[in-house]
Amino acid sequence: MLEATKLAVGYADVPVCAPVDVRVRPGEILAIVGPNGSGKSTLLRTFLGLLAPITGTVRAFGRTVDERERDFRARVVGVLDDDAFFPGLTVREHLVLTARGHSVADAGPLTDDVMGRFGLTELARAVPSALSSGQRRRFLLASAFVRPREIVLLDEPEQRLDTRMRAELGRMLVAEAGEGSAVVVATHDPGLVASTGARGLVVSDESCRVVDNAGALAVLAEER
Ligand SMILES: Nc1ncnc2c1ncn2[C@@H]1O[C@H](COP(=O)(O)OP(=O)(O)OP(=O)(O)O)[C@@H](O)[C@H]1O
Repeated sequence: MLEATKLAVGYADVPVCAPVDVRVRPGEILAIVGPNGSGKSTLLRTFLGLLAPITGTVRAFGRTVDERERDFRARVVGVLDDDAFFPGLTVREHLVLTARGHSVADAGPLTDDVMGRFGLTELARAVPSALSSGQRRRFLLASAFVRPREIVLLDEPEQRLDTRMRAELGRMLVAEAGEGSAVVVATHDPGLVASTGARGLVVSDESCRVVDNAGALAVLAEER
C-alpha cells in the first residue's frame, strides 16, 4: 500500500540518511526509529508528498505520492509537528469542519465520539489558544481520526501526551491497523512501540533497515 524504493530523502539534494526500502501493507504498523536529526520527519514528509525524493520513489496505492491529488488527500492523513488552527473556531467546530471537508456523513456524532476518545469532550467549546500544549496535541491527533483514512502517518505523536493518553494512543493505533489502515509512526517512545507490536525502520547515515519489534525496542533502548 505504501512503498518506498531506493528512496533518498533530504534538502537541496543533500540526503539526511541512507536510502530506504520499505513496504507497509494494510493492517501493519511501522515505527520509524533513530536519534534526533537522523531523518525520521524528513522521511514522513516525503511519504506525504510534501517533499520530493532526491532519488528513488514513494508510491501509495500503486501511484507516486502527490499531495495535490484529491484521491491521495482523501486516503492519506499525516500529523506532523506543526499545528495550525483557525483562532476563531472551537475544538468541536474544527473537528466537524475537518470531517465535513472529507464528506463524512455523520460528522457531528463521529466528532463527539473522537473527542471522547481523546479526552476533549470538556474542551469542545474551547478555542485553540485556550488549550495546554498536551491538549493541543490531543486535538491535532483527533483531527486525523475524524476523517476517512487508509494510510496514517504520525510524527512523534507521543509528544506532550500524559502517560494515560500515550497508552490509549497505542490501543488506538492497534485498532486502526485492525481496521485495515497502514500506520507509520516516527517515535522515541518504547512504550508505544511495545504496545503496538510495530515493526521498525531504523534510520541512520550508514543504513536504513527494517527490523522486528524487538529490534526497534533495542534501538530505542540504546537512546537511553
Ligand atoms: N527544512 C530543512 N532544511 C534543511 N535541513 C533540514 C530541514 N529540516 C530538517 N533538516 C535537517 O535534516 C536532518 C533530519 O531532520 P529530521 O527533522 O528529519 O530528523 P528527525 O529524525 O525527525 O529528528 P527528531 O528526532 O529530532 O525529530 C537534520 O540534520 C536537520 O537539521
